[in-house]
Amino acid sequence: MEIKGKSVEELEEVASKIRERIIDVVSRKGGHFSSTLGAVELTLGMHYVFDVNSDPFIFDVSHQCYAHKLLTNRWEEFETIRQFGGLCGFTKPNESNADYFVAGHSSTSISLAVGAAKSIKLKNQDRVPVVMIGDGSMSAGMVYEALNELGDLKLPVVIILNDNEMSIAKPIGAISKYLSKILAGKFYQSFKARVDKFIRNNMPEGTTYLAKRLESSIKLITPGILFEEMGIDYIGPIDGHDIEEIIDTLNIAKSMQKPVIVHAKTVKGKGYKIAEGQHEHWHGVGPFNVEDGEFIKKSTQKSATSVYSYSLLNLAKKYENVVGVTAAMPSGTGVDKLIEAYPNRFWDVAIAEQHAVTSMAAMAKEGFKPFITIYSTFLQRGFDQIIHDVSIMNLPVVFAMDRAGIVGNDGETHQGAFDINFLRFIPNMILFAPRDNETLENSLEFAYTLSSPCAIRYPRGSFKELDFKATNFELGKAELLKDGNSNKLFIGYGNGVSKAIDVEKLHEEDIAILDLRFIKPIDKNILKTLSDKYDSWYVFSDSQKQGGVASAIMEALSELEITNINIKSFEYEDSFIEHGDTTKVEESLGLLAKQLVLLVDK
Ligand SMILES: Cc1ncc(C[n+]2csc(CCOP(=O)(O)OP(=O)(O)O)c2C)c(N)n1
Ligand SMILES: CC(=O)[C@@H](O)[C@H](O)COP(=O)(O)O
Ligand SMILES: [Mg+2]
Repeated sequence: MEIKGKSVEELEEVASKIRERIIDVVSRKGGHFSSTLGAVELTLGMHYVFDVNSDPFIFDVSHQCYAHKLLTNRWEEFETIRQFGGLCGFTKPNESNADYFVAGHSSTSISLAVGAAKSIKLKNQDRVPVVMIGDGSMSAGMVYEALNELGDLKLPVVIILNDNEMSIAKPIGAISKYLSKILAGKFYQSFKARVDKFIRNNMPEGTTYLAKRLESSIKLITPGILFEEMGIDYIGPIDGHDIEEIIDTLNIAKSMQKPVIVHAKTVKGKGYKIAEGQHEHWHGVGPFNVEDGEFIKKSTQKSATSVYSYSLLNLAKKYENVVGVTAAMPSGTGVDKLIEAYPNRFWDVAIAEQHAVTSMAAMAKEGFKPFITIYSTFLQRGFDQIIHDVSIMNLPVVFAMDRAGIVGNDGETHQGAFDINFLRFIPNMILFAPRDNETLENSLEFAYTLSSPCAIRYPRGSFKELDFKATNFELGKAELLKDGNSNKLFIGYGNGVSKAIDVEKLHEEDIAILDLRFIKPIDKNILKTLSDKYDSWYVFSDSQKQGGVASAIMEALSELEITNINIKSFEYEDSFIEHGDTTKVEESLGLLAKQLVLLVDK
């Protein structure tokens, strides 16, 4: 849709049509909602002032990019947003050239802009990277790595700081407080008050002249001093819903040919009254009634997250040394309940996974039992810290990884596919997994007893109810759930156990089923025993094949010098997994029970 040259009134008309489209489609199909509604005018401003066919448009996380997609020839296709085979809910270059880069994990945008700006300079091109980043995403360290270099190189980049004073939940930390002070116009007052107090308390009488001089120079203190001191010009705060002000400001920023932050105040959920403001549950939504904002599909099953949250509450009640963190996902991980109950022992550290891991390592050294509750995909952000700050010192930190396996509509950037693979090779790490809600509860009790780092994993949504009674965990011990009278053995890990059970029910033979329970240390004794009876093994796990569960089993067999076993893995193949409803995605990968059973020898 061409918007350059349109009047402010016409642009406001476009803004309301965009909001109508977003509200209509997301209310029927679900998706990210309040972020993208709040970014409509800023997005229009980007497209009005910059050239999407030439200037890199870089959205941080990019969950707020729906207006951008609607403005770049995807109006009709928007009906398919986040659906299998449809538009991605984040920016994706192979979907449209208007999408500069893949995103989904936060706080990468300014580094991308620095790389783009360096390239533009080397190619001597007349292009300016323009970034949209939220206030929540400003809490991640990677942003300051980028600002540090950008402020030094002074490359032309325009950064729109979309400040709605919300992350998913209420924003956490000093950066957010600083930005909010600016928005509220309190920064200058509080700064001046502190200077006045200093003068009164420290300057001898009769220095009012000096005080006046100082006060007049204080006026030079812009609210954006944090950025100015880093070599980044600051403009703002502006009204992030006033199209005319946005366009004027972005034109100025673009003309400065240097790094500039435009600080825009917006309302998260703008344009849909019920969602406007600080409402965590309007961040990512399922289908809802537009009239009253009532959510339609409320699943009745107990989610693994709620079982985890409740179990951790019990553990924290029982043991005073249990502490923990979430990295800006309080309700998504269920840690909000722990923060509420024990505000001195549980924290939301903001989008700061690296800091989450290392700060909890120190608490483990101090004798506490930290539970880092984190989506599998976001733990990737703290990988080195797991090795360097937790495992080398063999500290008893628990990594509770939610959203393990296929997560569904978030797609490639969010699949919990790799945690087993990137944790398995770390010395001292213990990897084990519950197979249902009851064993999830047991897994926390067991994790508490361990004096080494450990990681458990559980799926988005719910485990399946299983007919097998939950048993307690014993270090390095697998559990044979049922014997069989064929030569086959199904080995399940975590959520893969229920898949193994489903496939066994569909197969005409009576097949043995093993819940592996531990990947590290793996139960070599039972593998040796079972190798005498079964020589055709099938592995079920919601995780990547390369270096995953079947690899671990094969390594164990080779150490045992057992060579007569044929192993087939039903783990994920070596490619990124697209977005869509989980069942549809699994079907596309041939991972439904009715598909897998056809791959089991008769
Ligand atoms: C590394 C990482 N951690 C956590 C998340 C989950 N997450 C997605 S959006 C978001 C909040 C972003 O807040 P903000 O940048 O202010 O954007 P807003 O939704 O307010 O527009 C978080 C924590 C993520 N995408 N990436
Ligand atoms: C954009 C982002 O990273 C989060 O909003 C994420 O989509 C939440 O995932 P869940 O819906 O699984 O909590
Ligand atoms: Mg925000």
